[in-house]
Amino acid sequence: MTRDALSSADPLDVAPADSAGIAATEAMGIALVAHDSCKPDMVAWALEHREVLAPHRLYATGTTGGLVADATGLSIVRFRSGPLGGDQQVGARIAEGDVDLLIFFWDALTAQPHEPDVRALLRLAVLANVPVACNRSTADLVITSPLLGGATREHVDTRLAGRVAS
Ligand SMILES: O=C(CO)COP(=O)(O)O
Repeated sequence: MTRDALSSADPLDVAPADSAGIAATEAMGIALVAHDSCKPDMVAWALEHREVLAPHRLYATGTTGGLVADATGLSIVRFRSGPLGGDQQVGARIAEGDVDLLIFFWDALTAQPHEPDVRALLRLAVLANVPVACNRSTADLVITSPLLGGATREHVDTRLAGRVAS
């Protein structure tokens, strides 16, 4: 099923995704974020896993989302650019429980003007027990994991529920 075919349907009413290891029976929220030097890597990764990503709800910071959408044709909910609040918007989706996986290729060599936002995004992902992949090899492992969408989803839900209740 293509992403376009899903756009008018219930986003959670999706058939099992693919043969690449994802055992999800419902769409997951996957957020894509990449700093400038890492954007070519993100585009290449998204192209490589295009069919895996297609059935899911995809979110991205502005520039990353534009580049990935142009290269892959995938439908992506694009937030503001990271330095203009996009990282915080992705973080808000994590806090709402909408994100099951964060692919965040951050630049390990260059200081970012919005470093507090980057840190806040990573903090929320860790707090909610959302799997986070910060480089391509980890992203490859995570996106092909049989745990994705099953066990990870339960952990996310449990963790968030516990936080809300306390
Ligand atoms: O800055 C970013 C993440 O911190 C990414 O933002 P863009 O995708 O808009 O470049």
